[in-house]
Amino acid sequence: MIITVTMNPAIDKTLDVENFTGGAIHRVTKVIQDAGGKGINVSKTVHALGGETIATGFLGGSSGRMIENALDDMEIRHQFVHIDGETRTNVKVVDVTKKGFVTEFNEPGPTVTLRDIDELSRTLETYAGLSSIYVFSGSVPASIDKEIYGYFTRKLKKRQATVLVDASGELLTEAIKARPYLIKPNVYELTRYFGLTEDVNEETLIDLGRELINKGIHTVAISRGQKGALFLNHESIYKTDGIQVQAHSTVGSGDAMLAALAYGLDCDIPFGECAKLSIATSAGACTTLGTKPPAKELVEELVKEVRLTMVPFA
Ligand SMILES: Nc1ncnc2c1ncn2[C@@H]1O[C@H](COP(=O)(O)OP(=O)(O)OP(=O)(O)O)[C@@H](O)[C@H]1O
Ligand SMILES: O=P(O)(O)OC[C@@]1(O)O[C@H](CO)[C@@H](O)[C@@H]1O
Repeated sequence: MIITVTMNPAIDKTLDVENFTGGAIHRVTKVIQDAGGKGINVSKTVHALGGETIATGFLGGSSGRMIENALDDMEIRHQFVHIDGETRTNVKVVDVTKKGFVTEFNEPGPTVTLRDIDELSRTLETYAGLSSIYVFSGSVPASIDKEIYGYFTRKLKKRQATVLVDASGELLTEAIKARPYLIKPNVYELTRYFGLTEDVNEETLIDLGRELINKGIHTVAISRGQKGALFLNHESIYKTDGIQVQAHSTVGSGDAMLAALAYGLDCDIPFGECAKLSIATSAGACTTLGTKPPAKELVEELVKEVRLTMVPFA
């Protein structure tokens, strides 16, 4: 069972415009609303792949109710802590004249109290056990301490659970100290963690990934947008180039990748196959409107196109 934790969910409002320019008036050609936030997107994709998932985290106000209704419509189980504030709305502007070019406006999110966090903690513990896989992903509202993912990782690991984290900045730094089973940084998040700029070569990315493995993280998936990804654990390093798709919005592609990795772990899919599945799933997510997950049939087609190379240990 895959339990996703979204501490800062959002209604994703995706607007299609032509020739996006700051400071200009745009006539919106299409508007789409999705139940979003990184963990919720992971649940949507796990569900689309046929896996078992439950979405948790914090929801509030009418936006929170809309998200729960959307999850009900998709038949995705959920158990959110209801908070006093209003769940945020994030606006994504897709320039349809430039394939996949998206400008994002992400709100900070509502206040979450210590009592809300205690309630979430109790909810999470009810699912903890050897076969539970927790996914912590995305930002947290400003009222939540950046140690939160690290705190929950330690707590759930003590209950034999497997913890996956996708975060950036201080949230990621603190989570790494607790050694989650898997992390999925993109190049920006990874290089920032090491105090480097993004313009590093593949060899350096592999070295950075290995440094994290040596710190005690089992698996590191480094996503590289259109360029594909690198997958590392103690035994193997795999490299895959991205696959060509007709991208509409790349928003949520990282979540789809994480979802496939979680699903692969839950189903005991071998590491290399899991890497392929995650490339196909994330590329598939780029073709859908808004932050909708890719259909399983599309993923099954795309996976045939993924070429995996094993990188020898230096
Ligand atoms: N334009 C694209 N074409 C094909 N595949 C893509 C494209 N963009 C992203 N992907 C796939 O999605 C994966 C994740 O993308 P990326 O590295 O941008 O993650 P991310 O920064 O976490 O994404 P986000 O935060 O927008 O969800 C990539 O490794 C790749 O497999
Ligand atoms: O502000 P955060 O939590 O970092 O990111 C939030 C978000 O951009 O992430 C998802 C795409 O990955 C969207 O559904 C959502 O709006």
